Formats: sequence, C-alpha cells, structure tokens
Amino acid sequence: MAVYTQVSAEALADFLTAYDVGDLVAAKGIAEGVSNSNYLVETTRGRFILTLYEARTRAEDLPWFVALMRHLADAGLPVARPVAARDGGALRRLCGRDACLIEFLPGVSLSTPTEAQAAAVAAAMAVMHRAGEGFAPPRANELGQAAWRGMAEAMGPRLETISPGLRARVMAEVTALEAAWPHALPGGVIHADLFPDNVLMLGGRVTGLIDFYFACNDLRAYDLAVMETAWAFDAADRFLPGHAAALRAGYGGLNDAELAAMPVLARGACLRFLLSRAQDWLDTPASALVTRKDPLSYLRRLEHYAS
Ligand SMILES: Nc1ncnc2c1ncn2[C@@H]1O[C@H](COP(=O)(O)OP(=O)(O)O)[C@@H](O)[C@H]1O
Ligand SMILES: N[C@@H](CCOP(=O)(O)O)C(=O)O
Repeated sequence: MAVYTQVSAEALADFLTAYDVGDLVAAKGIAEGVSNSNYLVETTRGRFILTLYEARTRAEDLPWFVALMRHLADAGLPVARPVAARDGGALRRLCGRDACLIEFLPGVSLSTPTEAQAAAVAAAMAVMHRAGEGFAPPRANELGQAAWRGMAEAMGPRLETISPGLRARVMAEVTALEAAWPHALPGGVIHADLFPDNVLMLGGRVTGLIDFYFACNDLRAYDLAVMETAWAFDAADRFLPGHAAALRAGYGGLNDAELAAMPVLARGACLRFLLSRAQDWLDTPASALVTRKDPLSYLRRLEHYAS
C-alpha cells in the first residue's frame, strides 16, 4: 500500500476548503502505487484522487507534470486533470508535502491483460506521443540511459545483498548499453512507466492513463520498449510473444531503425526498472505502507533479451 504520509481527516477537510469541491465525505489510502501517497477522496460533489508527492518526485518538476496532464487531457486523451483551487493553483502543501487534487477516472488496472487490451493501450500511447509534439519545454529523463551507471555505482556492494553476483551483472549491462544505445532514434514526450498498473480500462476501452511522474523527453520507441517489458511477460517472467507483437501492431508506425533497436531498448528498460526497484528494495523505510517490487523479476526479463 503506498501511503508514506498519513493525512488526518481534520487536515484533509481543511485542505479541501481551498477548492470548490464540496465537503469531505470519506477518504481512504489507496493500495496500489509505489512512488507517492495516494488517497481516494469523496466529497459532497464527487470523487477525487489526492496525491502527496514523496522523495522521488522533485518539487521543481511538479508544474511541468501538471501542465502535461492538462495538455494531454485537452488533446482528448483519457488523462486526469489536476483540479484548480479557488486561487487558480493546482499545487498546494499538505502535511509537509506538495499535494495535488486530481480528477478521478473510471476503470480498473489489469493484472493479466489480453493481447487485444495490450494493443489498445499501445495505440493510446501512439496518440499520446503525437499529442506531446506540441508540448514544451522538454524535460530530461533523469532515469534514462545516462543515469544508469550512477544509479548502479551508488548502490555498489549493497546490490549483493539482493542477490550474489548482481553487482557485476548490472555493471556489465551498464557498460554494454553505453556502447549500444541508439541515441539517434526519434524522440519526444514519453510516459516512461506505462505499466498495466498505470492504465485504467473498462473491457477493451482505455479509460485512464495515469501516473505521469516519470514523464520526460526521450526516445519514443523506448516508451514502447518499457511497455513490452511490463505487458509482454507473465507473472513467472516468461516472455509472451503474442503480447509483444500486439503492442507493436497497436502502436504502429515504428521505422526500421526503431524496430531493429527494440531488443536493446528493452534491455535498457529492464535495467532501468531493475535499478529503481533495487533502490526501493534497499531504501524503503520500514514504516511505509508499501509493497516493494521484486528487482529480480526485472533481472529475469533482462536475461530474456540479453541471452
Ligand atoms: N486519476 C485517477 N483516477 C482513478 N484512480 C486513480 C487515479 N490516479 C491514481 N489512481 C489510483 O491510485 C493508484 C496509485 O496511483 P499512481 O499514480 O500509480 O501512484 P504512484 O505515483 O505511487 O505510482 C492507481 O493504481 C489507481 O488505482
Ligand atoms: N512501474 C515501476 C514502479 C514505479 O512506481 P509507480 O507506482 O510510480 O508506477 C515498477 O514496476 O518497478
């Protein structure tokens, strides 16, 4: 359960007075998520998501994320709009954190998506990439290829406490990807974390693309590669070729260079999530109500591409 910051009913009711959203009826911490604290808030006027931003999300990036969510919602994508307070601002402070009240979207996250559902989400990603063309300024990917060596070195020998040999394997992969990374592919605004738990669906319809807090400018095909590592493996980390093919068909329009680079991009995506999961594995405070994700699941997926 991702609730790092506990919000009392009194503090929440007071927070809501800054908005024209009615009075507090109920609030519950949300079980899903890893990075930030989220509450489902019900008021006399409807439902909202309250997000309190934790350490990994930098305060100076928040206006960019808010602007991007609005830009994509304006373009017709199923992206939640941050709610403006009476003073016009979308970002406020609550319990010592930056906080945002966000439109609630219908739908559920899938644990075992079908090929058709994967294709529908990849198609939505392609629309999102096109909608991002008009969005500026660019934001660098802080967890992109250039960051991986530093992330790995910062954990250093502690990687061995997760699994013996992990440090050497990670460093070898960092080096291999530094040599092989296809920097010249088409770039743009990408989501960078479009896992099944960041998509809401009703049947075959995509009703929500959420959690834009890793969004940035990077290679578009890398965004699809991130999706492949998350949507095209089963719970035992076995590759699902039908899902991978459905993702590429749903996205459409990859050029030859992008198609040829997909295995390298997918290795990079695996390394990125292996590294961030390892950080969380080693650093999550015991008091946090959060289910840490298994870094070694992403090592097994990495070996699929690297072997
Ligand atoms: N706009 C929204 N509408 C409905 N549910 C949402 C919305 N935003 C988040 N959620 C719910 O909250 C959960 C955690 O949100 P998420 O942004 O993924 O958190 P984190 O940043 O911690 O990963 C999601 O899995 C979803 O269940
Ligand atoms: N999708 C990542 C976790 C990132 O956390 P999120 O809750 O912000 O999506 C992973 O699976 O490692």
